[in-house]
This record gives sequence, C-alpha cells and structure tokens, in this order.
Amino acid sequence: MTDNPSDMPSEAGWDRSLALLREGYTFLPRRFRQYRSRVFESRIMLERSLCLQGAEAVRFFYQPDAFTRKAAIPPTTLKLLQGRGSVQTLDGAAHRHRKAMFMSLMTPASRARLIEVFSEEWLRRLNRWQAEESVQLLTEAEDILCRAACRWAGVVLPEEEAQSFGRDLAALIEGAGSIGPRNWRGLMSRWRADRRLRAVITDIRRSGREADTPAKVIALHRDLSGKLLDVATAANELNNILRPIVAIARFIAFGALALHDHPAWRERLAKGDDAELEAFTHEVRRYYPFFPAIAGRANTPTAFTGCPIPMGRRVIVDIYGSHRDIGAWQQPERFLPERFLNADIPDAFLPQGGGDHFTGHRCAGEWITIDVVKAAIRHLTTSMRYEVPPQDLTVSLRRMPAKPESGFIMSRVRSVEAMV
Ligand code: HEM
Repeated sequence: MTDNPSDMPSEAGWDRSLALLREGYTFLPRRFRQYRSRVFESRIMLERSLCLQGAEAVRFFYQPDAFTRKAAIPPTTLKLLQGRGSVQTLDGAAHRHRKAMFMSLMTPASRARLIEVFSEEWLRRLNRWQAEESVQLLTEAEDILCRAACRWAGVVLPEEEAQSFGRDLAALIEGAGSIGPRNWRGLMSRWRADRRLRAVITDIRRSGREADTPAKVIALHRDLSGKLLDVATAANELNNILRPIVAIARFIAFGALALHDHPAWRERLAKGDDAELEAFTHEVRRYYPFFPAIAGRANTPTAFTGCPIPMGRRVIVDIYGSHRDIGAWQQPERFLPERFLNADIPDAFLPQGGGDHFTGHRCAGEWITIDVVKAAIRHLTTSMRYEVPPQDLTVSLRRMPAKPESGFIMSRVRSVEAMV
C-alpha cells in the first residue's frame, strides 16, 4: 500500500478518457490492483486526476465541505444528470439551504405516498402483463416509475404524453455514461423534458395551486436571499427528483436478475420479513454496477495517506471497486444479502454516495430508492408469478450505465390474486 507521495503510482503519458469509456466499470479497479495501491494519479478528461478506492477514501472524500462537485464531471454528463445550477453544483450555506428543500420531500409520509402510487401503477400494469406473451421489465418499470413519480410530485401529464415523457427521462440516464448517439439522444430528451417542466413550474406559480406537492415545494422555494429560483433552475430541480426515480428501474431489473439467480432468496423473501428484504435490496445496490464513481475537486490543499492534493485537483472515488474491495467485504464477488443482516453498514458502501444526507452531497433520494426497490421485490415475490424465458442476461461491465443485456424479459405473467 502507498503511504508516501513518492510512492504514489502515476500513469504517465496520454489522457486515459478513451480507455475509461472502453473499459467502463473495470477501468479504476484494474489499475488499483495493478498498482497494489488505493490511490493513483492519471490523466482523465484532459486533466490530472487523483483516483481513490476503499473505506478510508470514502471517509476522506466525505469530510464536510472538503470537495466541491463544481466542474468535476464533463459538461455533457452534467447536462444529462443534475444540470447547471442544481443542488449538486452548490457549496456551503447555499447547498445546505437547497438540500434542506430536497430533504423536506423525503419524510416518512411523503415516501409512503410515493410507494402507494407506485404499487397502484404496478398492479394496474400487472393486469396488462397477463394479456401479453412477454414483457421487458426494465422499460416497463421505467414507465411505471415515471407515472408514479409524476403523480407523487404533482406533475399532471395527459395519458398520451406519459409514455414519451418516461422515455425521455430514461434516455437521460442511458446517455449519461457515453459519447456519440446515445449521448445525443439524451441531449434531445433533455431539451424536451426541460421545456415541459418549465411549463409546469410557470403554471404552478401562476395558478397558486393549493396542494402541497413536491413540484409546488420546488416551484415556490426561495434561495437564501429570499428570491424564487429562476424558472430554468426550478424546472431542473424538478427533473432532479423525477429522472432519478425513473433510474430506480435499473435496480429493479437487477433485483429480478438476483431473484432469478438465487431462487432460495426468492423463497425467503416471499415470507415477507422486512429486514431480509432490506438486506437483499442493499446487496443489489452493492453487487450490481450503476454509478461507477463520484468526482469532486479539493476545496483546500489537503493530503490523502501522505499524497498531497492541491486545491482544485480533481479526485475520483471508485464506487464499483470499493464495493468489491476485499479489505472491506468478505467474498465480495458473491451475492450474499446476509452480509447486511444484523451488521453495521461498512463505509465502503456508497452506491448513492457517502457522508451525511442533509449537510453533504449524499444522494437526496437514497431512502426513496430503498423503499421503491423493496416494494418492487415484494411485488415480484408475492403479487405475481412469471417465467424467465431464454435470453441474454449478461451484464457488460463495459457499458455505462450497466443493465441486464435483455432488460430482463418475463413471460406468462400471472397475478397471484387471479390465480386463487
Ligand atoms: C436510482 C438510484 C440512484 C442512484 C444510483 C443515485 C446516485 C447518486 C449519487 C452517486 C449521487 C452523488 C453523490 C455525491 O456527489 O457525493 C447522487 C446525488 C443526488 N441524488 Fe441520487 N441516486 C439515485 C436515486 C435518486 C433519487 C430517487 C433522487 C430523488 C428523488 C435522487 C436525487 C439526488 C440529488 C438531488 C442529488 C444531489 C445531492 C447533493 O448534491 O446534495 N437520487 N445520487
């Protein structure tokens, strides 16, 4: 392990961005292994960047106010994900103030309401699935989640627009980890989604709608100087709760894959033990690849295990590799939900960031994600029966964001209710 600056491995030569795109989730872990170090320097996205892995790196990176997310990721990725002027691009008091607004949408009652509409949409769709020969879970879950998210947030969509809006939000996620056509499609979707959501914000402000929906909370939020957010920023923040809810479809598809690969767990979960369901959900978020890494820039000069980090230096924390780190996990290559039963959650677990939800940049929607994945797994194990026909269920580590290749196809879907 590297403990002093002179030992820090450094990749000399050319920029490694193309290698990163080619190697996907394996880019960082491969180099940590090769250098036998939890820190190395490389030139990525045209800039010297320090790459870190493991529990100590997570604790270091998530020290309060240590790293800004400003200009830390390429503009094309930022545009498809959090967007300019979003909570993620803020720091200090301005960040905490905006983050408090997001966290006010994450109360137990608000989360329960989302799960209620999610389950209604799922069961409605289940009726339709019974008439189909087969369905693809990933795209179906994206559509269900878009409808549920809009109902929960108070974004009213005519039926004929609901599906295309869901597709646009899904295209933002699909395009974020790539260059070329997938990214361009995402940019077009971004333009359409922005236009639609700006109209929603303007309408709420004009009509002064009564119900306290998340969309209204965002539309009427005031910054620290008491001013409403400009319409584009408010629409962007509304997108920042809708799009990531649609993104949960990936964890649902991975959850279905895990049930398929581990039938003993399907039986265990059908008994409805909440602690087991939660452990299974955490293991799905650990085991399967989603966000590969988190990037930030040092707010002040600092050092990691003796390696100096000048102010402004980009630091990249490896999520996928930290989830497979043998220093933090026993048998990390195996899918073992038991590891989360009656055990503290290790610091090296950061599928949605680390640190504090309220004061740091940790994902505002982590609790919602856990709730939704649990609800979906509950439906897959108790509300329905289905077959898994032959298909390509491989998960390519070169494709970001990853997914089961076939999107997880289910056939002969039957509602348990219809069977009794
Ligand atoms: C689908 C699963 C999700 C994944 C994998 C995910 C992942 C992440 C990650 C890695 C971060 C960055 C943390 C950092 O910069 O340190 C983040 C931030 C964020 N996420 Fe999520 N997220 C998910 C779902 C959600 C949901 C459902 C919502 C809202 C309903 C949400 C809203 C946000 C917001 C607002 C931020 C910015 C927080 C800040 O900068 O303070 N995410 N998420």
